[in-house]
Parts: sequence; C-alpha cells; structure tokens
Amino acid sequence: MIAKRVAAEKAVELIDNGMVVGLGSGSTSTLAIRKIAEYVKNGLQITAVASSKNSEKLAKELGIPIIPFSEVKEIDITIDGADEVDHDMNLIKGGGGALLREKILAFNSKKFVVIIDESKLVNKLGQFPLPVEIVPFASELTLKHLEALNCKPLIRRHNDKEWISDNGNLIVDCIFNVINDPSDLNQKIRSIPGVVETGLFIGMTHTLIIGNMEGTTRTL
Ligand SMILES: O=C(CO)[C@H](O)[C@H](O)COP(=O)(O)O
Repeated sequence: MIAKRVAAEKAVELIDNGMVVGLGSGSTSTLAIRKIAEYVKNGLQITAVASSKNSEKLAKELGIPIIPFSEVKEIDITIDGADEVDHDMNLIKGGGGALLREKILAFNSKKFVVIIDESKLVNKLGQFPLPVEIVPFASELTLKHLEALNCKPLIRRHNDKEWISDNGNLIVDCIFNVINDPSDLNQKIRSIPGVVETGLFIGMTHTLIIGNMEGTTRTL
C-alpha cells in the first residue's frame, strides 16, 4: 500500500489552483482522491470529473467539487492507476471495470498521469486479463469474435450474476497471456461490432509515477 500511496501523493502535487481534474478509479486512484480532498480542505480550488460512480461518490463525500461530463470542455490533468504498464507506457486498464469512462477522461486530458506500484511494470502486456466492454445484445457472437483473436474470453461475474458496468454494459476479461502488438490488437478488437471499448491504453500516458516499498517514487 505504501508504494501506491507515495505514487498517488506525488501525482497530486502536480495539481494547481483553477484546474479541472480527472479522477481515476481503483485503489491507487482512491488514495489520490483522498489526498486531493486534503488539499481542497486546505484551500486548493479545483473542479473534478470522475471516471466511475464509486470515485464520484467518494469525491463528493470528501468535499471535492464534482462537475458532470456535460460541463467539461477540457481536463487539465487526469490521475489514474493501471493494471499493467509496458516499456512504452502502454497500459492495460479496467480491472475495476471503469475502462470506458477512464479512456474518455484520458483522451480529453492535457496531461494523463498514471500512478502505479512497481509490481505493475511488465516486459509485455497480457498476463493480466484484458478487460473489454461490450454491449449485452448478441454477446455470444461478440465473444466468438474475441475468441478468434486467440484469447479465452470470460464474461465478468459478481455474486453469481453478470457484472454490469456504470454504462449498462458487460465486461469481458480476455486471457491472452502475451500481447505482442498491443496497438494492432486494440484496433482488431475495436473493429468487432458489439465492442464498446478495450482496456488497452496505447500512447496515451504522458507521465508515469512508480512507487516502491521503500516509500520513494520514480517519474517517467
Ligand atoms: O483501471 C482501473 C479500474 O478500471 C484501475 O486503475 C486499475 O484496475 C488499477 O487498480 P488498482 O489501483 O486498485 O491496482
């Protein structure tokens, strides 16, 4: 936890007065949200937009001013975690199922800052099952096309039911083991009708902050 915390706190130092801030999702982002709330209590003036209902609820409870997506023109900085990061700072995200909103935030941000502990660094993406958001309609056919890309696709379940995203969709966790060409795979998956978005974030990371167990950080 200390590795995630120091990475989160280092990222929050990049926030200035007047900024529109994108809030990520997951345990590392939660630590960032808690730190942002401390700054807000001490006078930092920002508005924020959240990438999940959970993050929005937490931010509101902690007193961070939240605006809806409809009021967002541009985001100055988004701070978010990741499940895997390769040497080119490409990511697998969506372990928490918030990949679509997270990608919209990242795409619309002047600066996309990724915060991780060093266990998330990998030589090649794919050990972590790739989350893919799909519409529930004709999910069997969409799964068949995902399987044809050499993965084992599993619809995410919770409490014996299909898990539903904040957008009313299903999440499929695709076990690839190794992804040799993340950009090509991203395009192939996105071309399947029924797929809404993938958890592959290619060339989107501006800054990567890596925390370690000694309580120090490295910024790339
Ligand atoms: O993409 C995400 C949620 O959709 C998270 O950022 C990712 O799963 C990392 O989570 P954590 O910080 O808990 O390790």
